Amino acid sequence: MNSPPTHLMELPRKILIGGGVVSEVGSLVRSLDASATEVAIITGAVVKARAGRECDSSLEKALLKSSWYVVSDASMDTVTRLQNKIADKELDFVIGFGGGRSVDVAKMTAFKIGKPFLSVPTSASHDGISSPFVSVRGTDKPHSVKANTPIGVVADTRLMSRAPPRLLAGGCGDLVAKITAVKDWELGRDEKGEYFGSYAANLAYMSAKIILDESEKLKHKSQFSIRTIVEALISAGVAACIAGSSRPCSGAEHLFSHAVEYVAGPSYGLHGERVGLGTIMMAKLHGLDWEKIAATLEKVGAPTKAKQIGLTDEHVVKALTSAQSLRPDRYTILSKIKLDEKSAHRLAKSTRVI
Ligand SMILES: NC(=O)C1=CN([C@@H]2O[C@H](COP(=O)(O)OP(=O)(O)OC[C@H]3O[C@@H](n4cnc5c(N)ncnc54)[C@H](OP(=O)(O)O)[C@@H]3O)[C@@H](O)[C@H]2O)C=CC1
Ligand SMILES: O=C(CO)COP(=O)(O)O
Ligand SMILES: [Zn+2]
Repeated sequence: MNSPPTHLMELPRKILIGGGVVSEVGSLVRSLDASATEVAIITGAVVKARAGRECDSSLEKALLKSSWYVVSDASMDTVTRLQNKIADKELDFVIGFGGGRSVDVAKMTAFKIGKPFLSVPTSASHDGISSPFVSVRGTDKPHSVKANTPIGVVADTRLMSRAPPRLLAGGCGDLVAKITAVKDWELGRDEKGEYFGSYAANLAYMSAKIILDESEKLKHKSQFSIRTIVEALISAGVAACIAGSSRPCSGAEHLFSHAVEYVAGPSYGLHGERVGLGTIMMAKLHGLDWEKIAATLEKVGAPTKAKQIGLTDEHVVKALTSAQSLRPDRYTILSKIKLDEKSAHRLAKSTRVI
């Protein structure tokens, strides 16, 4: 048997979580680097208007100079523009403050200019908040690529509780996905001899299981529910750090989501919403209890039907039949069970996704 691959595991050093912790961003930066003087903050317009002042005053209190940049898309063009703007600054940190888009753009910009990255997510919508992976448009890949792990994470559950509820439900979709993602990884091990990290796989699986076990409580969207969901997302991101790839977190259900973006466009549903739909269908292909997954998603307010996010039957069938070709090197259930239009339609129909 081959020895496992070599990779450098980088994990976040400090994770601050709780209601109102956005007012401690400055002190966390200080605690990570006592001599820091200047930071760049990459954010979105809505988040800046809602919580920019609180974050800014925490930086001022910690005697940190800050420059703010507002982004409205997650593309390599935006990353390059930012890189040019901040290249001549003496920055100690780049901070991503906002939803997945802002966090990703900041993570990629920090990676490009070789500066430490601090993740300050304001929505509990996916596991990129603590992982080294970024999904930006304009790379040659439809899936995430590796940058650097955030050196710290500041997760303000109060700010998250004020985000649109869809984002939190999307986070649950990204979490239940780990059930099929881990199954796909096992398949890669069993059928292709791929390296399988049991620890990372178990960690990712656990973050899905908590959503399945506690969906009744989670539907109330209290600060406690948000805390559970964020911890599970952070933990899934850490599983990806340990695995050295997004393998424990992303399988055929993510391929379906990437394919939806490809065939229908990026504006159909949130990442976690699309992934949740994919999980229902891939669970059926794996012979798992897909009805339980659908019931869980429904309970937490995530879509279980394609039309809820504006997708037509044709979009779904096309995405199912093209998904695996977007990442041929990632062996999944769709490599083993090849879907044609007829079987894809049957799968989507039988799981009530269409
Ligand atoms: N790195 C990775 O591994 C992964 C990355 N992604 C990427 O993440 C992005 C999707 O992230 P997602 O968070 O779902 O969506 P967005 O980042 O697009 O955020 C959606 C909206 O919610 C707003 N928002 C965020 N937080 C709050 C808040 N507290 N209060 C009010 N409004 C808020 C944002 O405002 P504003 O206008 O201020 O931004 C934005 O308008 C995609 O680009 C996707 O590709 C997805 C999965 C994994
Ligand atoms: O969304 C992700 C993990 O939840 C990243 O997955 P991909 O590597 O498939 O883009
Ligand atoms: Zn995901």
